[in-house]
Amino acid sequence: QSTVKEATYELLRQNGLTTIFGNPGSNELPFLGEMPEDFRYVLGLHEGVVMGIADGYAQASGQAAFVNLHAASGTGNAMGALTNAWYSHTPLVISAGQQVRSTIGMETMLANVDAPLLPLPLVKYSAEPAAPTDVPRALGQAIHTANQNPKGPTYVSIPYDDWDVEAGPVSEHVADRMVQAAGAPTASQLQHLIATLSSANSPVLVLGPDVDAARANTDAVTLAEELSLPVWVAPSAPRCPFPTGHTNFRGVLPASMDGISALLDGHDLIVVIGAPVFRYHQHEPGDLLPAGSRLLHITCDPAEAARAPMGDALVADIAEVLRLLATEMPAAGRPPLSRRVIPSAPQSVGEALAPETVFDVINAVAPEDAVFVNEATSTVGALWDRVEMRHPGSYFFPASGGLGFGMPAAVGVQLACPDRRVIGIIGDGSANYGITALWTAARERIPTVFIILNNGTYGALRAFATLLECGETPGLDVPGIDFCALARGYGVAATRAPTPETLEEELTTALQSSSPTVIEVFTTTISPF
Ligand SMILES: Cc1ncc(Cn2c(C)c(CCOP(=O)(O)OP(=O)(O)O)sc2=O)c(N)n1
Ligand SMILES: [Ca+2]
Repeated sequence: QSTVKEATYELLRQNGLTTIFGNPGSNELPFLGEMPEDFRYVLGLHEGVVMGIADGYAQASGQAAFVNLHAASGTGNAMGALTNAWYSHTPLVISAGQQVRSTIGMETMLANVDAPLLPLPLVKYSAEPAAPTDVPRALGQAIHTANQNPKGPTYVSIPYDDWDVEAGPVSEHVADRMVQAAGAPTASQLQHLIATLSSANSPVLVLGPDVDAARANTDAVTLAEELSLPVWVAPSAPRCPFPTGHTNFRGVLPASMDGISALLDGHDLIVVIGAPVFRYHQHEPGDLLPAGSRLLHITCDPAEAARAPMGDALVADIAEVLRLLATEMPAAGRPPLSRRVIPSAPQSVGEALAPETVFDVINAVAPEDAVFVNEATSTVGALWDRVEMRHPGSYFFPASGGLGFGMPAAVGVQLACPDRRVIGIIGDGSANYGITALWTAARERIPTVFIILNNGTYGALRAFATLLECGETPGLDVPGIDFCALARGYGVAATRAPTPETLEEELTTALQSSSPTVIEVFTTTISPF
């Protein structure tokens, strides 16, 4: 007869969840003790870092990731990271240790009171099983819920005296289950899509993160070329769904109603695939759609379809829809488009390099299949303009803008993709939210390269303070942080690059190293608007 612990490890093994991303407390030790040989534990020094590493790992691998956190305090520390994982549809199975079952009501030390309420609304499923024998089945429900479209985080709180209880007959079936979903459009839905696209005079394609998550980028290219139409990336982009050097690529839409309508004016059909409609950020009220335009939304998420303020929507499997459109769409016969022109970089000022210059150097040195994890918030547009991204899984940004994702996710992505080089591009402000990820990178010998853009300020907030006409605003400067000293303190080699030439040398060296590196660059501050 298996124990709950043995049944749980077998369930995790059968579902490929043999890496545990975690930070332990006493509640978790009975589960972790004597961990089976075929499991790996990746320790993060703060639960936000644990979640960021797991999020990056899951998004880059395309598989769910298993997380083990400490009770309420560990879950609370993870909530910021959950805001990102929720909106990036990241499949995470989060377990949290709970006090001994019979003492929870007394609110003993480390009791996670009303545990399933704590992570809401940022998980798809949240439970504390009513009996020890239900733990394996509840974890199975968490795994299969996390993996169903729209994928997302799930949470199970487990009292630590459950583990050595006999699992009982139910658990024998739980590990063997396979849960799959269909999602192709019906023949008539497909025909309607094709007819709508064919009859449009000037259609435009807007692609979102779920196209990249479905690895459907190549089918999106085929469709764009068949229709010879411009391709934009949906605003507040957490992933890159289309090769940015393609002649049809036009950039990332601004995250404002007025900005989007102005840019798409003249297109009689706007087709949005794999993104919410839309993730506005700066509030610039305007027409939701340009005059004479209609919007067609294709999403894997019923909630995205239901809450959109305009357009028609089809909920379906993104990979299937794009595969069918790429193969069935007749050519539109329109002339081919020409590649957009990017202006040259401005002059650098003394030791502070223009971010555009930094990105031009990164673009020149990085391998053609490099992966960029970005968390420098005032230079997002400049990065998209100057750093070419060619393949699926080439770009990750916190999907809710919740900082503390960048450095941990850059570790998780590199762990998931040992054959590609991962470059974290991190603002000096953002770096502080997840900087202990450097310790995990050093200890696990994960060779992420972190480039820290140090402009001594929260640049994006300075721009927002101006946009929102806030006047003089406190709390926007972060001067005097020595990231090289901090990096070395966590065991990571670090160097400063005062010129484009030294940045080129240092980045080339770092990309050949088998251990992580921090490169600090002083930059000027630019506005994202
Ligand atoms: C967890 C968390 N805290 C605070 C913020 C607010 N915030 C902050 C603090 C930003 C500035 C980040 O500064 P940076 O140095 O990383 O990058 P830039 O200087 O390029 O803006 S952007 C932004 O939305 C946030 N998004 N997430
Ligand atoms: Ca900054």
